[in-house]
Amino acid sequence: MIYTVTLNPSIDYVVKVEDFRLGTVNRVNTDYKYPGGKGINVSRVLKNMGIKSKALGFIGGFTGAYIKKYLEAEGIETDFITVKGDTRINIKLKADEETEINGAGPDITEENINVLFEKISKLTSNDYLVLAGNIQKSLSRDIYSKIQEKCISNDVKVVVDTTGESLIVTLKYHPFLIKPNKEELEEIFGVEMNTQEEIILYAKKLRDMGAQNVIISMAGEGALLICKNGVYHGSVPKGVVKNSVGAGDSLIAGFIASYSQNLDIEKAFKMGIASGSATAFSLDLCKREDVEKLLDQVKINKI
Ligand SMILES: Nc1ncnc2c1ncn2[C@@H]1O[C@H](COP(=O)(O)OP(=O)(O)OP(=O)(O)O)[C@@H](O)[C@H]1O
Ligand SMILES: O=P(O)(O)OC[C@@]1(O)O[C@H](CO)[C@@H](O)[C@@H]1O
Repeated sequence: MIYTVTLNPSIDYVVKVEDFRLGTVNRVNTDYKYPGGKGINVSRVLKNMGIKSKALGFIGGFTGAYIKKYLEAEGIETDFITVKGDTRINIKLKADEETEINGAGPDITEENINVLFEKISKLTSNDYLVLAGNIQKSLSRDIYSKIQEKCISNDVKVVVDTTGESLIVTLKYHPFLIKPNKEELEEIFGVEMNTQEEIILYAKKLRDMGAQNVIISMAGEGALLICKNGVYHGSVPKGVVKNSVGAGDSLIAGFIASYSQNLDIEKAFKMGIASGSATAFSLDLCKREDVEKLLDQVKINKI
């Protein structure tokens, strides 16, 4: 089974505003509400690809209940822990530029965390665990590595999608996959990277530090995969970007959807990129048929 953990889910409120002006009343042209948060996006894309997963994490209030209902209506199994505060609302403003305002999210108590630990400790070597997204202020920065500790002896394949120190401390437990984007890689090492060679150099350091597989996503420039077989670049298909929110999560979902079926890392990388692009070219997250249409356009080259 594939488990996704979203510590800080959100309702993503996507608003399109033509001629947006700061400091005045703006009226939306169109708006949409989706259940969001990185792990939840992974679960939704997996579902669209015909793969079962269970969404874990913390939800609260009417906003949390909305997310649970939405996911269950889509046929996604959930096992959320209910907390006291309200689940956050994240605003995704589509005007001339894309602007995001992400909420802080409710406080999580030690008791809440212990319930999550208990669920995680039951996972087995057949399971994948996706730990993705922002960590609320009330939680310690090393919460993902503490979650890893709970299932390390059970040989669970752990995927971590977070940034900075919270990511670095997970590496000692050899996560199966990490996926920083280029900007996050630059932030980790405090270095501006201008060439592919530089990006590969630093991505390799993350593998040396413990990650089994490293994907560096580079939006319209595609992605790099650093794994035990070597280094690969994947190009992206051509298309019109409609909403890139969740493109990175879709890359992860497409990768796991493929890898969990055939254990072929190159195929999984290709499927991941096609899924990321299919989401960037859609309003909501990608559907299986969108991904299949783009797959042949993704070219994987060994470097
Ligand atoms: N402009 C684009 N054109 C084609 N594909 C894109 C574009 N932007 C993103 N993608 C696809 O999505 C993947 C992930 O994108 P990106 O590097 O932006 O991830 P991210 O920063 O984690 O995204 P997010 O935080 O929005 O989910 C890329 O590798 C690519 O496959
Ligand atoms: O605040 P975080 O957890 O870093 O990011 C949350 C978020 O921006 O990530 C997803 C897209 O990747 C959205 O669904 C969600 O709103």
